[in-house]
Amino acid sequence: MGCVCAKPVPIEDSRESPKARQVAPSVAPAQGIAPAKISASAAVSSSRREELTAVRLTSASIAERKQGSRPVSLNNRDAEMRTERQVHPNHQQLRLVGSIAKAGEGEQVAAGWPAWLVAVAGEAIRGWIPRRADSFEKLDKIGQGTYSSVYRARDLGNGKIVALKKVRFDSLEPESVRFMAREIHILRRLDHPNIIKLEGLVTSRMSCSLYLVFEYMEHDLAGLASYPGIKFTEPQVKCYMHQLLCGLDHCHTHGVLHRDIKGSNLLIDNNGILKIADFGLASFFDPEQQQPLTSRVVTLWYRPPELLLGATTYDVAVDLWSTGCILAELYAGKPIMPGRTEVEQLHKIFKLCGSPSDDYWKKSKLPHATIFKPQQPYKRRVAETYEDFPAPALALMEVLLSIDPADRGTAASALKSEFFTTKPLLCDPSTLPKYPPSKELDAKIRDEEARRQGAVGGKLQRSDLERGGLRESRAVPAPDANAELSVSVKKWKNQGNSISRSEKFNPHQEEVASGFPIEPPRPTRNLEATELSHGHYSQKSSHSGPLVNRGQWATARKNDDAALKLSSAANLSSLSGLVAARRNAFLDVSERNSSQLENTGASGRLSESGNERLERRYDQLFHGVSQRKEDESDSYMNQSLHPGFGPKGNKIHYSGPLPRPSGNVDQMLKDHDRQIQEVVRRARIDRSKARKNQGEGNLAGPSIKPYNLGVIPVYPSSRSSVMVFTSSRGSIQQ
Ligand SMILES: Nc1ncnc2c1ncn2[C@@H]1O[C@H](COP(=O)(O)OP(=O)(O)OP(=O)(O)O)[C@@H](O)[C@H]1O
Repeated sequence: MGCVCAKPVPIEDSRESPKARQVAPSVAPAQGIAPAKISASAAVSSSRREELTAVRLTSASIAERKQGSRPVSLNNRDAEMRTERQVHPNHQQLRLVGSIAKAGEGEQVAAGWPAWLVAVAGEAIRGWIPRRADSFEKLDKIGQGTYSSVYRARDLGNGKIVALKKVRFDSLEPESVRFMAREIHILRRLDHPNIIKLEGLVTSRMSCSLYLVFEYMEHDLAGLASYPGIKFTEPQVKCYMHQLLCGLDHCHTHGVLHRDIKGSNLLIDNNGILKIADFGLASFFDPEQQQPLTSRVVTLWYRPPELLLGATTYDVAVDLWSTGCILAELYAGKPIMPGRTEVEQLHKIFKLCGSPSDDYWKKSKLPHATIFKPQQPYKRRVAETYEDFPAPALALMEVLLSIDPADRGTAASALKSEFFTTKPLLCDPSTLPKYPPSKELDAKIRDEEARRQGAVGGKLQRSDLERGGLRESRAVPAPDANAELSVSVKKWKNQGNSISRSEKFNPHQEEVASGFPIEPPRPTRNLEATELSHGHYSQKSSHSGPLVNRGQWATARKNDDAALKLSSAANLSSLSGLVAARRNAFLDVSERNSSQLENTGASGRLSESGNERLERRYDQLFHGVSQRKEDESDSYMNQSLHPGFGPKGNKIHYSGPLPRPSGNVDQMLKDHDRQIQEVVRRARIDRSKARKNQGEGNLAGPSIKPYNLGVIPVYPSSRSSVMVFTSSRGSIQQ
C-alpha cells in the first residue's frame, strides 16, 4: 500500500457511525492493480520540503506584516508561536501529519488522479493508480442505472472482458464526489465470492468523469427471471438464495448495509455464481452505536415498512426484507408487491403481511406512524396467499417478511433455516443451465419493443403483454433514493446560471474528456438502447415540432431519470408515474427556456412566476388525462393516505407532514373526477387550437408538443410510476 497517510476525509455518509469507521478493516488492495508508487519516505521527505516552504512563507508573511498597517514584531510573533506550542504540545506532530496528508494528495495527483477526487476522496483511492481510458475498448452498453451507465469492454492489457460502470456525479460538487466515493470505499472493504469485485478505476488528471472497472457478469437476476421461457427449479432458487445470503452476511458482518437489494443488482455469471452489485446506496453501520440514516433508500418494491414509515435508525433487517421479496418473487415468477407510490407500497405490505401490532407502533415511534396507522388492523395473509409454495420456503418468507424488523433474524440465521436443509437441496452453481446474456436492460428493451409494436399495431392491453411473457421487469429505484445527493442536486438546480443539467452531463463531452472514442450507434442493438447510450439532451430543444420522434422520447426519458432525482414538487395524487415523469420532463425542458426553480423555503413550492405557471399549464393539459382512481382494493389508501386534493380539487403541494384526512373523501374523489373531465375537455380544445395554429403556420404556440399524448406509445403503469412520491414532504428524512 502506498502513501503513509491520506487526508482524513470523511467520505461516508456523515451520519455513519464513527465507530464503524474505526472497526473497519483496512482497505483491501485491489487485484490486478499496481499500487501507487508512493512510498512513506517519499511522502515524509516531501512533507519536509513543504515544512521548509511553510517556514519560508511564515517569515515572508511576518515581514509583510511588519511593513503593513498593523506592525507585528517578531517578538510578538514568537510569543504567539510559543503560546501555540503550549496549547498544543504535540503541534509539531499535527503539523507533520497535515503536511504529510498534503504531500499524500500531491503524490496522488502526481500518480494521475484528478485533483477534485483527491481533495475529497483520497481515502477511497488510497494505494491505487488510475487506469487509462485508452487501455480499454468499449464494446456495448449493458446496463442503465439511475446514476450510471454500464458498458461491456475489453481490457486491452490482457484481453479480459470487463464491465465499466460510468458513474454520474458532479466533480465540482464535493458532496457529490464524496457520495460516489463511498461506493468505491465500501466495495474495497468487501472481499467475498458473492460480492462484485471492484478491479480498478478509470480516470485521468484532466478528466471529470470516472469509470469503475468490474469483473464482467453475463446476467442479472431480474433479466433472467423475466426472460421468456426461463423457469427456475427449486434447487436453483435455493442455490441463488444461498449465495445471496452468504454475500449479505459478509456485508453485514463487515459493517455494511446494502440498502438496495433487488433482482437487477444481483449479477450472475455463466458459471451460476451470484454476486451482489451496486453499492451506490450502501452505507456503513455500527450495530452497537446506531446513528441516524436516511429512510429514503431501497427500491420501492423491496422497501421495508419501517423505511416507508420514516425510520432513521435501522439495521440489517432492511436488507433481509428485500431478500424476502426476492425469495417470494423467485417462486411467484413476478414481483410480489409492485407498488407505484410509497403509499400504495405500504398498503400492499399491510394487505399481505398485516399491519403492525399496537406494541410495534408504540415501541417503534416511527415518524409517519400517526398518518399511516390504519383505523382497523390488517390481517397477515402470507401463508394463504402463497399456499402453493413449499412449506420451508414459506416459513423462511414468513420470517424475512416480518413487519417488525426485530423478527427478521439475520442472514446467518436464514442460512441455517430448514429451507436449505430440506430436499430438494440446493444445486451446485456449475450445474445450472447456461443462458444467453440477459440483463434487466435487455428485458426492458424487449418489453419496450413489444409495446412499441403493440402501440403501432393497435391498442396494446396489459394482458397482452403478460400473455406474451412480458411483464414489468424493472423496479424503479428508490425515489430520490440518493437522498444525500439530492441536496447538492438541488443546489445545481438553483445555481443562477443558464447551464442545464443536461449540458453538465452531456455524455459526448464526458466521453471525449475521459479519452474514450465516441462510437457511432451500433446497428446490432436496438435503437432505443443506442439513444440511451449515446443520446444527449438537446441543448436547443425544439418545442415546435408537431410530433414526438423517438429521439425526443428518449430525451424525455433521460430527463425523467434526472427528474427522479430532482423532483422537488411531486404531488401526492395518484397520477400515473408516466405522467408524473412527463410532467417533470416537461418542467425540466421548459426550465431551460424560462425561469429557474426557486425553492421558497419551508413550503417547498415553486416560485409563483415561471415554473409555477409551467406547472399549472402542464397540470391543466395532462393531469387529468392519465389520472385514474386507485383500484377498489386501494380505497383505504385513497381515503387515509391520499389527501392530495383540496375540496375544490385543487392540487396541494405538501412539503411538511401529511395532514390528517378530512374524512369527506367520497366528495373529494367526485370533485376530482369532475375536474379530470373538465381538464380533458380543455386539453382537447387546446390541442385542436394548437393544430389549427400549426395549420396557419403559427409555430409560436405553447411549448407542449413534445408531450403530445396522442403519439406517445401506450405504456402500462411502469418504471417511472414511483416518481409520484419523490415528494418534498418535509417529514421524509434527508
Ligand atoms: N459487473 C457487471 N457486469 C455486467 N453487468 C453489470 C455489471 N455491473 C452492472 N451491470 C449491469 O448494469 C446495471 C446497472 O448497474 P448498477 O445497478 O450498478 O447501476 P446503478 O446506476 O446503481 O443502478 P440502479 O439505478 O438500479 O441503482 C445492472 O442492473 C446490470 O444489469
